[in-house]
Amino acid sequence: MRRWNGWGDDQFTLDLPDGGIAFLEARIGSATPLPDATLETVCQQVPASRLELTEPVRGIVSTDAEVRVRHARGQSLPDWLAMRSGDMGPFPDGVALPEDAGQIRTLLDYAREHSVTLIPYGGGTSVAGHINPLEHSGPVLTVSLARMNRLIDLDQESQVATFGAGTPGPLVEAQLRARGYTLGHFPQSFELSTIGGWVASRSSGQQSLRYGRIEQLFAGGTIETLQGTLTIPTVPASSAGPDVREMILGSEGRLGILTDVKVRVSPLPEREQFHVAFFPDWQSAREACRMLVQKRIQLSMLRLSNAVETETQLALAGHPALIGMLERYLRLRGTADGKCMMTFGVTGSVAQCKAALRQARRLCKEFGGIQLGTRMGDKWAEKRFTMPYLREALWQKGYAVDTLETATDWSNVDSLMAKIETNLREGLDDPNQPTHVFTHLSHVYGEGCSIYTTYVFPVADSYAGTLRRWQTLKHSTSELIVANGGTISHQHGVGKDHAPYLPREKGPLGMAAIEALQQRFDPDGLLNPGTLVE
Ligand SMILES: Cc1cc2nc3c(=O)[nH]c(=O)nc-3n(C[C@H](O)[C@H](O)[C@H](O)COP(=O)(O)OP(=O)(O)OC[C@H]3O[C@@H](n4cnc5c(N)ncnc54)[C@H](O)[C@@H]3O)c2cc1C
Repeated sequence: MRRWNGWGDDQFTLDLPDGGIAFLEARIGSATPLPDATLETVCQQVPASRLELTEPVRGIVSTDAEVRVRHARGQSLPDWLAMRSGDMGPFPDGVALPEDAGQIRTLLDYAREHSVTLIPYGGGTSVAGHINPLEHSGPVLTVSLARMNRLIDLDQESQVATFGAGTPGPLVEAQLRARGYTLGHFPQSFELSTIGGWVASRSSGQQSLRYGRIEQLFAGGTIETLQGTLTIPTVPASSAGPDVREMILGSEGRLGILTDVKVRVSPLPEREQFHVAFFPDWQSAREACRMLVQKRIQLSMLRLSNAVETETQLALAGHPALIGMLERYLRLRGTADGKCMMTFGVTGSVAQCKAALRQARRLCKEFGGIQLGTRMGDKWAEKRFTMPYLREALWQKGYAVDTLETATDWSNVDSLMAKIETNLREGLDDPNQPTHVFTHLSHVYGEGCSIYTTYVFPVADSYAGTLRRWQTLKHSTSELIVANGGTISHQHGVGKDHAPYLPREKGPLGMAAIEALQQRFDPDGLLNPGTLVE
């Protein structure tokens, strides 16, 4: 069963390897875990539902306390602290589980007639407060798309698939793979996030270099809105004015509820391999990375860890004997302290993979890269969707983990990364509150790349103190990002946590246009208020 207060399946745990805690203690000191609230105590706090349910809505809505608890928060660090402390904040008054677009229309009509707030809910994997009910609002009904989870149609000639908007990653791929296709969209939250959520929050998958972000994959679909049904037909490309698809991408549940999503799929590749190379320092690694993408070498993913992330990953990889051998080999080849690890993928026909690998190897060599073959790359692929479970293991030892991400042009990457890391390291302004900070570049483009920074810190002696540490770091770093040429989010979206920083990025006219669009679809502000636009 899904964990009610953390990530993933409660039957699965990922332990920290031997030496993992010693590594963290050496950097940020020891930590004392905070006590976890139980599901039972949290359920006892759930107030009576304020919904006046009438038929046919009554049949679609649950007001059960546990169901409401399980849909109250996402996966951000404040969400995590709320669930762990039991101080959950507001709960939805009910959770609707519609089975089709007709039932969603019924819910929209009910919301308008009874002034009920609706929060569309995909997999609830938001890390920016997208799906949390606001304090002091009227009745709130969360609309889970979980029952709309099927492949509805596959046009094999055009390679366009239609899915129910609530289909989660594993079901998207399983249903396509059974027919010889893949969507190729693999966010790290793949296990739980949904195709509708990906569109609504402009998600990016780990192999976006080959398959594109969700913006390139989203071909059209249907959105039920308070003003009627919006149908976006599929066409391969169009010069017919502004693109309605773009309006829905990143709309974060503010304009309507996606019911079916049409996506561009690809035949399953003949071959897929992930390789690892080590570079002697950041400058050579980053230049190799930029050249690989700007020379358009046909890789399917490219991820570059900076020196601290490389050191951390090797320390937390387990298998100390093997890692020791690797370190000795790299040192013999002149790559020791300050080394940076690059992971890259080749995907396609055997001939395409061979050609891309040959070109990538030649280029990496020019920048001093040492190639290690596929063994470490295979490990990365094997663990790529289970890494979020480490958060639980760290929490049990008293460490909180969060990530911050942005994207910027290549000419600004080093400067912005250094500023973000310095601010997270020094932002608490107290030597007794250290943070361990490391970064990778995960999504690369000709113009620039995303910067994805992880920070780990010991929890304070109370939940409130821990939340304050997070607020201080999150606020000052978000300010810094938008003031220094980064986007407030490359892939996690805006939600409520990033909404205060959006006006800086979009400007007054841009914000006015976004607000006017939201008003046009939802003049009474019934759909997911506070998300995207404050
Ligand atoms: C461990 C972890 C790893 C992550 N890794 C990545 C990553 O690699 N790449 C990435 O892009 N993101 C990542 N995320 C963030 C998150 O998974 C994405 O934002 C994802 O797209 C959210 O999908 P969801 O189905 O869970 O949506 P939810 O969290 O349920 O909702 C997100 C937003 O979309 C709206 N929404 C959802 N479904 C619909 C619908 N049918 N119609 C209208 N609006 C809807 C909601 O109202 C909300 O505003 C990660 C999150 C976690 C916790």
